[in-house]
Amino acid sequence: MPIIAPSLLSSNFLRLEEECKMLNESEADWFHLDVMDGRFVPNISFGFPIIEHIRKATTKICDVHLMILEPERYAEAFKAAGADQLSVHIEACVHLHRNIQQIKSLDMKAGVAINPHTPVSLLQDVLGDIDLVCMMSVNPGFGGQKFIPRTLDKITELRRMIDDNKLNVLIEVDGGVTIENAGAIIDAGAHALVAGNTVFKSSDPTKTISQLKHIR
Ligand SMILES: O=C(CO)[C@H](O)[C@H](O)COP(=O)(O)O
Ligand SMILES: [Fe+2]
Repeated sequence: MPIIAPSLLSSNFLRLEEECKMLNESEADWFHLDVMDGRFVPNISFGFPIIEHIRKATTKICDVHLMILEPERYAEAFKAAGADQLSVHIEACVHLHRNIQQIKSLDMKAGVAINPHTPVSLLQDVLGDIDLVCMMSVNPGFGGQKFIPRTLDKITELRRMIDDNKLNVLIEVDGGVTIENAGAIIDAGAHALVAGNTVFKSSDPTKTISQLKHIR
């Protein structure tokens, strides 16, 4: 069964406490929290105060996806806000290896996110150091976009790299995940599914989470 990580980006921020309660009582595994800086991506989402509140409202894993430049300036603050795992974009890091070591030294799981145009081969020299790859299946910045089909081949290629080297790295697929394409994404080799619009815009989010959880 896949790990299910609903993205709070598509939740109702006026009803955040109820949204967290719904996720707590659902089969969701992780809370996926999308942080955008208006520089790395053309959108601004939310930051520390929201994450602190969400942290207090759940004991589930807080999976923070940073779409920001210079993430090293804020890693400590995200740890303090309650992040359990922190993913930084390979395209935003000049010293990626150093960023990964920093995240691990703060006792968080370290993730690397890659954009749709970034080849998975660029992960080769850090794959042994990380816990998670956040594979973007849309261009980062907005929820509710269409899944880019080429991602399926990238997932399979990355899964082969991980398995061939007997590594313990999870592949999380982020963007445009639906009930219709989730099975193919898992079959391609993904371990975790992020779902924003599919969960929060559905008439029964709890049921939708269960459907994703039991897709394979
Ligand atoms: O990182 C993201 C956007 O940059 C979000 O996690 C992603 O878009 C999830 O939303 P949806 O499932 O609606 O595509
Ligand atoms: Fe995300």
